[in-house]
Amino acid sequence: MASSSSSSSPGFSIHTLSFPDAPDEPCAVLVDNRVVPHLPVPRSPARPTPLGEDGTPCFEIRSAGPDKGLGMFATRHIPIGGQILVEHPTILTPGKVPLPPEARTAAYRGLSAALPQHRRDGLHAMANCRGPEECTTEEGIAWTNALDLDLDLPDGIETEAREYGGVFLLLNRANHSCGPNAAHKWDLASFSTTLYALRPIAPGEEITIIYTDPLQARDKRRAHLFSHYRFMCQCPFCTLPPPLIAESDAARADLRDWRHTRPNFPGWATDLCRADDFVLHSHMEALALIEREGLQGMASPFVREVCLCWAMLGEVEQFKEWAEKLERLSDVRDPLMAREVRRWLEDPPLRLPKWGWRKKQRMQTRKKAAEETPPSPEAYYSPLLF
Ligand SMILES: C[S@@+](CC[C@H](N)C(=O)[O-])C[C@H]1O[C@@H](n2cnc3c(N)ncnc32)[C@H](O)[C@@H]1O
Repeated sequence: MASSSSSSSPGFSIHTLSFPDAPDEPCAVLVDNRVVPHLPVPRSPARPTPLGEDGTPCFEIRSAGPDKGLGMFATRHIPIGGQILVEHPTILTPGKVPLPPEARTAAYRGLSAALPQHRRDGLHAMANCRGPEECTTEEGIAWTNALDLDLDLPDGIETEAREYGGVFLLLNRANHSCGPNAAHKWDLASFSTTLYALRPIAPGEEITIIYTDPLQARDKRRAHLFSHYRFMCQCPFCTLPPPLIAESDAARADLRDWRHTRPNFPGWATDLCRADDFVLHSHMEALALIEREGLQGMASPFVREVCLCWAMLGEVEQFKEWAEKLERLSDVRDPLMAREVRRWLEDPPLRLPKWGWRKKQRMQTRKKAAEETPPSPEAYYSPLLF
């Protein structure tokens, strides 16, 4: 990636980054000068967006209805964990630009001016939920679209200079749902974000992501979305009949605290007094709620522990079924986990150190009990009371 400084405002400067895998698609960066020496250099090219047999991606951008503007729609079946799109950002802006209005306007104008014409046109066609009385077009576009990107800045850099957001010409066409069917994962090494499916997506279905904390109650989610993005969420979870909204709010609150209030795997794993399905039962309940609320993005830790439960119980078939699910869920989000799961699957009893531990312990306890001489029936009752 080449980095060149093109102009600057006090305390901030503008750089353009170009990528070896997409030399015509540079990214313009507005950056706090304290961060300039730490601007990352990608170590690897981005993975290409997967194409189908006909050479087209698995999505299209088209109208999502009168109140939603454009949206992203599946053009063919996308499996769980399937990659939808891999993209570099067009602009990168700080979370806060504490400059006086004129300098701020100049900084944002300079940012779009640093792009080649076709990228600038693309940027200016993005949604902007802010009016001209509030900010420049470029800043409004950043507010409406920017996704948090972690630049892995060193600890010494102050908090207000650490937060950056990127605008993506395609990915940012994905609208919001409180039960999204897709999520995105930033990769600093290639300076790209991958959009992937959280559950199977049918052809024609809208591809949605989450813009707010999905575990908040519906009114709080809606208030946040309205104040930040200026729309009243009409997703299927926000438009349930009132009694079902109360149920959905309760389920989400339950899920938020689940791991602190319900049976936990590490405790169960060493405690033979607990039933063998103590954690399995509770995690299945959580996964059913996750499914009902469309929150598959938070399933992985539960699925991982379900796998480990089956491993400790030495149940090969159930273990494999859940490990395959975990592999699909982790493929983009946590490639190290996906690799580990693939290793588990090669030979579960050999690869998982605690394989069948609970089963063995139970068998030993039973064997020991059987070896002990049973007490005589008289020990249990006395035929005569006096
Ligand atoms: C990041 S953009 C999403 C793409 C946008 N629809 C477009 O035409 O480019 C965010 C804006 O899209 C609209 N939007 C996103 N999700 C929505 C939803 N669930 N309901 C209504 N409008 C939505 C809002 O206007 C929001 O400010």
